[in-house]
Amino acid sequence: MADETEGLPPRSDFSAWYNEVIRRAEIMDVRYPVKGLYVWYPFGFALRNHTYTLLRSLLNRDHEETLFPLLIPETEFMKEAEHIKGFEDEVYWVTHGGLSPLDVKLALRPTSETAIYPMYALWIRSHADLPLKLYQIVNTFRYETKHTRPLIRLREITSFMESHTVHATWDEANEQVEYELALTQEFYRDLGVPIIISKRPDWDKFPGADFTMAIDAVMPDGRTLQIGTVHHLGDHFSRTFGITYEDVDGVQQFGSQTCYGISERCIAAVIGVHGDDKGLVLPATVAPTQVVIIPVIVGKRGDEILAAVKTLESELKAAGLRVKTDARDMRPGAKYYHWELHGVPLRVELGPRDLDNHQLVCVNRLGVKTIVPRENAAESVKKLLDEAHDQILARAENHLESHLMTAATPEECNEKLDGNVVVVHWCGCRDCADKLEELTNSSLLGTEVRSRYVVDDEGPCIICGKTGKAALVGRSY
Ligand SMILES: Nc1ncnc2c1ncn2[C@@H]1O[C@H](COS(=O)(=O)NC(=O)[C@@H](N)CS)[C@@H](O)[C@H]1O
Ligand SMILES: [Zn+2]
Repeated sequence: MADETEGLPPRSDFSAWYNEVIRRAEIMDVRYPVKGLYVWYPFGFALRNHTYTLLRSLLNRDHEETLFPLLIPETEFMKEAEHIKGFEDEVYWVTHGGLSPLDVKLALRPTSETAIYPMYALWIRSHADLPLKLYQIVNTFRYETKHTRPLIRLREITSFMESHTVHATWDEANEQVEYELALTQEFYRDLGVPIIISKRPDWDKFPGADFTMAIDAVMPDGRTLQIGTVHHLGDHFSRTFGITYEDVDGVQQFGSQTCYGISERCIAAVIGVHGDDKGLVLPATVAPTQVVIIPVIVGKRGDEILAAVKTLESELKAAGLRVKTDARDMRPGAKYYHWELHGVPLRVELGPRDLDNHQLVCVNRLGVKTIVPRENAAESVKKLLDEAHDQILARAENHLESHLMTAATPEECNEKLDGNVVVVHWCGCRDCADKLEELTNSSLLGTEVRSRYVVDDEGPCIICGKTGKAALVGRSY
């Protein structure tokens, strides 16, 4: 599908590198004739499915999966005032059915609160129905006016996981917020992506929420990517949609709610954070191919080698590994290039010498070479895949740690923001935030910062000098 000879742009030119890798590693095809809509290549779609299988396995511990309609009647959509304000210039409308105009126009869901909550109002009657914890993984539509980009900012979000929970009290909903944050920590640890959690400032919270906790990754160019959000909705939506339950004393109460979203940005983070000049570097947890076997055919022992490779492949597959053999008639180097571009975590070479020595030469995607005995190959390979995961996670943690700075003045902050995220102290008032954002062309991302590399302490506000708290400042996608 793509010409494999010419090299990729260096990852230091991240935007060019990213666009090339999305194409050359066959993730998404950006040539679809509608702006902000992209097509999954089969390889990219396999990566997406492994990633969402992982996410489902975590969610299914305490949620149930379901599926709501795509189209939302204007009457429901317009009910939650703040929510409308947040989405009125992003929502797509269906106005006709065939040639006849619809008497009630239908919104393409930008997110599904206004589709789900009228049904929750029908389903929830008593405290015995709570807590209700459902999620769906669907496509959603947002008429984004900022620069669209595959996996990062789409107009059709193809893989939008949205969880919507209802609880008896505000505190129980708050516990659910903490639960979803812990689940997200685990999800991104399994992807090897370090994250920073913080509370978005009030003016940046989800429309209609009490507060928003956001999960940010830091991309190689130092810009942040919001790769998840957990919102405490209080009882705003339950009052609007009449989600009430009879409590143990027989009194009608409004439910307290959370909603939680992760999109295909989680894949953009895996690609951006782990990739290198050769292309993708994929964690074995979600790599479509975890091991590629390369037969080294020299001299007259080709058939013997190929037979040995076949046996090895079926042994590794029987152990549950996702294995491919590349027996194409081409130079080994060209094969290595192809599989490195596709981020395969481990390559196993098998030539005549390895046959005679009953060994396998294993090289992981970061180039670490290990020779292992042929017997118990599956066990050795699994161990090497775990070690490879630890290596890419450590590499990503180092990158995050070295791109998190502090600054005491706007000038220092502005300087350090080039390629980094900066922690400052902020008094909490909007004017100081506006001033800082203006002086440094950045966004105040959040407070109550949770990251092992950030001290969430107090200090003089970077603008007015009053006592402030640690706040994250960055340039975002
Ligand atoms: N245009 C977009 N393209 C890709 N991902 C997006 C886009 N817009 C938002 N996202 C991702 O989707 C997540 C959830 O979106 S959200 O607006 O913050 N939250 C909601 O919609 C809530 N209803 C939770 S589901 C965001 O954290 C962000 O990571
Ligand atoms: Zn201030």
